[in-house]
Amino acid sequence: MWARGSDTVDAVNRLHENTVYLPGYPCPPSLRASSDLGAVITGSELLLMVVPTQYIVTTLGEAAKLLQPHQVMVSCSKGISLASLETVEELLERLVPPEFRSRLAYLSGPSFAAEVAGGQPTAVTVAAKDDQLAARVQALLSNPRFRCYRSTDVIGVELAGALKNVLAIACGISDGLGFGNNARAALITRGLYEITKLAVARGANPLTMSGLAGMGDLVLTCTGDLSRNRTVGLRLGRGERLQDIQASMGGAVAEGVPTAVAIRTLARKLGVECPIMQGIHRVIHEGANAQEVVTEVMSRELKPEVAPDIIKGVIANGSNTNLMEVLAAAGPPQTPAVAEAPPPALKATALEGAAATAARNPRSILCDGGRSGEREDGAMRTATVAVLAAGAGAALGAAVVAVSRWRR
Ligand SMILES: NC(=O)C1=CN([C@@H]2O[C@H](COP(=O)(O)OP(=O)(O)OC[C@H]3O[C@@H](n4cnc5c(N)ncnc54)[C@H](O)[C@@H]3O)[C@@H](O)[C@H]2O)C=CC1
Ligand SMILES: O=C(CO)COP(=O)(O)O
Repeated sequence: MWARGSDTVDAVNRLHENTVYLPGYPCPPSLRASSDLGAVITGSELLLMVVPTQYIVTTLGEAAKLLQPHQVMVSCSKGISLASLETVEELLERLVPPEFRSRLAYLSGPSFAAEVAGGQPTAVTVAAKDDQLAARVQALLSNPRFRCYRSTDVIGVELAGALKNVLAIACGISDGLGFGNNARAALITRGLYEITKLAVARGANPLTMSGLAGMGDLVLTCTGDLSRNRTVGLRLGRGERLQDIQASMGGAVAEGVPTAVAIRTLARKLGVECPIMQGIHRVIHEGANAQEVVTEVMSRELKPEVAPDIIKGVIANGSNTNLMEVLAAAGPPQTPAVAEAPPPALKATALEGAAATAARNPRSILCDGGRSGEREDGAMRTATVAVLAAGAGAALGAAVVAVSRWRR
């Protein structure tokens, strides 16, 4: 193992424990640490590269030229370069000798280091452009406690792993502000949509986003308190300053902090709308008030859940023929009902229809009285809202009514 600091090298060699970055988890006695990068690179067949993204170029630098085609390098870093907006794949392909490019693989997925070190069951994705290389790394790294799946969608796996860190900060902020489970679930879901849009725009397979590197790692880091990114968000939400939080982390990294900057620029370049990620950038890097950003993001123009241009992107980039056929047959998504609110003249008819439906179902409750609508040429066009609900779901209806009153 190569380590930058002599204290880490000493701790691993003498105490057989990484007391600096992973205390409490013994290392195998056969593991030797060294700060001689050249010697570690030339003496190994399979190299795991786990340097934080912003330091890859300065750390690997000239040593990358030592890599030989009989070796394999697997990157486990999750980020985007702030300096160049490159993914780790693009950084490494630039640094290594041309004949080594086909020897690069990427490991990503829900895998807190402490749980892996503690032997907890873990599943991850190993991606390489060459399926045979991915299969070889998969076989080498898998064991009954660590199961690797393989993929050839390198850009998808890379972007999913990098972008989930920004969303983990967002979920931390939400929880730190005292928002509830609904807010966290909305952030995860709409965040995954933003990740998917960006990744598809870069040529990723959309199905990768529902896999271990996408949904898997997103759920882990947005909900698991072992996440450094989520912890940074929690502390921000409770009112601490980013500089103070980072200064107290003992050198540990939260990749989402620089990735939030990189992704804002990348999203603009790709022309992809990412309101949540942009909002997070404003909170952590521009000092915006998190409560106000949440209100702004929630009050944006109402829109379909899935934009028609995403469907086109899926069709262009998806490798699953069946999915493409299904999506093509489905056509563009329907505009949500609120945009189709009936004009005032239809008010009575809409209410009568709802009441008739309620009468047919003895378990339903008709909660009337709210009015909702959309703003049109400066005037509010309204329609009666009738909420049909049974049990706890009725509370949702009440909330919808309250929101529509507030909007007016
Ligand atoms: N810790 C985890 O659970 C997981 C981390 N990763 C990824 O692994 C990568 C590394 O993260 P961790 O090992 O967790 O880091 P860490 O937060 O445990 O430790 C910080 C690391 O950054 C290095 N570092 C600090 N300043 C540096 C500099 N100027 N130049 C070079 N290196 C410097 C330190 O030597 C140390 O190795 C990140 O991209 C992270 O997203 C991926 C999966 C799981
Ligand atoms: O990527 C991780 C687990 O899969 C680690 O997340 P954090 O960097 O937020 O701790």
